Amino acid sequence: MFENQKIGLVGCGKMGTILLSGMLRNRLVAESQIRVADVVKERLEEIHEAYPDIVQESNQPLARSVDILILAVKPQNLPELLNELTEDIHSGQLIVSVAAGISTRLIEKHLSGPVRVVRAMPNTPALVGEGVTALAAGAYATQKDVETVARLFEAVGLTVKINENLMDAVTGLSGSGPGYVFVILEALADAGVFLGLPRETALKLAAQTLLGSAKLYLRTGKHPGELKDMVTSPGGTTIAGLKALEEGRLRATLMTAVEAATRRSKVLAGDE
Ligand SMILES: NC(=O)C1=CN([C@@H]2O[C@H](COP(=O)(O)OP(=O)(O)OC[C@H]3O[C@@H](n4cnc5c(N)ncnc54)[C@H](OP(=O)(O)O)[C@@H]3O)[C@@H](O)[C@H]2O)C=CC1
Ligand SMILES: O=C(O)[C@@H]1CCC=N1
Repeated sequence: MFENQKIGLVGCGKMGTILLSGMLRNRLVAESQIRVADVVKERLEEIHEAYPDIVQESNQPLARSVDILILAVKPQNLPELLNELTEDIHSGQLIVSVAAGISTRLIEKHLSGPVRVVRAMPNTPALVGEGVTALAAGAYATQKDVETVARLFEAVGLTVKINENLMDAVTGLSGSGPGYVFVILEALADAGVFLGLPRETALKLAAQTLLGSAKLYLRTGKHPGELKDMVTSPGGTTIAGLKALEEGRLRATLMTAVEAATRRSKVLAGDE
């Protein structure tokens, strides 16, 4: 599908390199089709070591020469980058931004003429092909453009298409979500260690429990409440643990966390 297309990546940090390795691992594109740029020399050196045929360029020539341009710099750096690239980006290209909070409208405003922009919000499990990415089209992008970008992100996991006004909520839930899950994973393992389990065993038990529970939900499609009831024997162990979770307001805390991250995404956008 991407034969003969050149893909550019500006910003080769955590998310940029996750995407890069996913696209290459799945043979979606060849190294020779990719151009990368980053202000940090060490990041480019690491990429060169891993993928010697990827071409490295500075931002402007890269932006001029590619069909699909992926922008993976921090939201705070994106407006300045767009100003730098205003004259280089043209209407024949497809622009993909993974920046939290930054709307397609803001990106379009920095570019000259009608440019097709698709906004994406991936997450770090993409590194092992288990990410989930939400996609939304800007004013000039077509459904076909969204499909094209979906093919790219399917290399690293699931994709969902959403209306852009929900992108901050996605950012707060699944974009930031791995951060919450790793705290939960570590806390479960800490509990095991507190009760005498070796750390490695505790981590394995906790991680497989999270993975297995998520798979059980995804494969059966049963309501999480029903799956919870399946574990919970009357007068048994699970209900004792669940009561402690309710006393600790775990549900309310998680909802507040997602809400706080969503609010932060809106702040990055300058909406609040
Ligand atoms: N990490 C995550 O889990 C997720 C991140 N995102 C989004 O992905 C984007 C990147 O995040 P992440 O990978 O974590 O960030 P990183 O800081 O790891 O990567 C960004 C890279 O871009 C470089 N950079 C900054 N300005 C420029 C520029 N003008 N030209 C070229 N390169 C530049 C940075 O250099 P320097 O370090 O000097 O700034 C850095 O190497 C963000 O917008 C974030 O919101 C989305 C979903 C999940
Ligand atoms: O923390 C952040 O801002 C980025 C966006 C979503 C996940 N990480």
